[in-house]
Amino acid sequence: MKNVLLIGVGLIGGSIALAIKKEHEATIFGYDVYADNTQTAVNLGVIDEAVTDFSQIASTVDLIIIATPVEETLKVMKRLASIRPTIKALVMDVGSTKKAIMNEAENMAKQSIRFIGGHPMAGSHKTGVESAKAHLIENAFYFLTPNSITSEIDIDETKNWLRGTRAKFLVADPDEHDFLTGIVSHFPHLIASSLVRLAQNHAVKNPLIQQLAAGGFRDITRIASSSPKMWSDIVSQNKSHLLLLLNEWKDEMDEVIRFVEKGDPLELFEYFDGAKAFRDQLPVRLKGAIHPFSDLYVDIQDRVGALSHVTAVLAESQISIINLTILEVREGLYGVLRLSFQDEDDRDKAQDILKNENFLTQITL
Ligand SMILES: NC(=O)C1=CN([C@@H]2O[C@H](COP(=O)(O)OP(=O)(O)OC[C@H]3O[C@@H](n4cnc5c(N)ncnc54)[C@H](O)[C@@H]3O)[C@@H](O)[C@H]2O)C=CC1
Ligand SMILES: O=C(O)C(=O)Cc1ccc(O)cc1
Repeated sequence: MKNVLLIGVGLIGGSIALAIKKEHEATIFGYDVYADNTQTAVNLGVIDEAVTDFSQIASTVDLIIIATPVEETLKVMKRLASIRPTIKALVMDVGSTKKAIMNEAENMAKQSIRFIGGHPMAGSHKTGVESAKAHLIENAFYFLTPNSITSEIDIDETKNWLRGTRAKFLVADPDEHDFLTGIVSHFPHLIASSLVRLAQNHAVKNPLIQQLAAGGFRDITRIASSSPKMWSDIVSQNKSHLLLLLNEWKDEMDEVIRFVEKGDPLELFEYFDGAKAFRDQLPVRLKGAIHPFSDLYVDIQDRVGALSHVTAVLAESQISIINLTILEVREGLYGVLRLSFQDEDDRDKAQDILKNENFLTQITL
């Protein structure tokens, strides 16, 4: 029986704890600044025991996972490095940034503390252990960032501990990691939040904005509902890459201003067409795409009982719908229903069932 200490018992820490429990005989101890969170985690069976202080237990466990917001991770690492007797466990984190954390890991390396950086490229805008799932990271890329004292054996040990996540491991340099995730994750987050703030500013004078900001606006800004603490920490640690991207984006916007001012239909068409061509070939079902849930789009007629027909046939087959959104229904016309499922298995089963009931379904819009 192995012992694991989880520091930060939230969405990602909880999901990893569940994935470890699936594959290993391990007792999981959990520490969180909010004792309520560890209590909830015990009640949900995510961890085995709550601890209110990790200084004693850290020296005795086999694995330590830090799953706190990234600025807190730096503080936790310093604290772990000061514990005596010196920690023997393999230490890993799950933070969305890697450079600052791996710099701090070098200080731990001086005491021969084995630290491997980690970042699962999947998750959700939700937070908290209540939303943790063993399969949250399944099929997603999972960055690992070794440091100067990391051995192949440590990397194998890391992958072995995390095998229950069913993630696809990718070893990377911390700065390269921050650059890549800056482009596909951190920068889009800044843009999503700025779009919301733009609408919010207008909504002060025009309350109708709030009612109109549905559909596409909600889709493009979903991630703006994530944890503000988590994202302010990420932006602080990936400042240099993000500032470069913000300046590039300003140039891009200047270009857009020129197109719009000029109003040349061909230039405008080409701008949208170029973006569409790249967007359309991005992975959807492929392994590694950030996909919090698996979606299915169902054409549905605007008539009494159409919606309950869909939900009833899926309920009969014990398939649970995680989320349901009506994207567009105009009187007398077809609308589109977006159903979100726990995973691709459920989504594929739902698609077969709905096809048998003569519904038109598709995996992308
Ligand atoms: N949410 C997501 O989709 C993803 C998040 N991450 C990273 O995972 C880490 C955790 O994020 P989530 O699980 O989403 O957040 P969360 O808010 O669900 O969980 C974080 C937990 O850490 C606790 N915490 C905060 N400061 C602490 C401290 N000093 N000591 C002990 N516990 C502390 C909080 O009370 C909370 O329970 C972050 O570093 C984030 O960048 C990585 C991949 C995806
Ligand atoms: O909700 C989403 O779509 C996400 O993008 C989740 C996410 C948030 C932070 C990460 O570092 C990785 C993935």
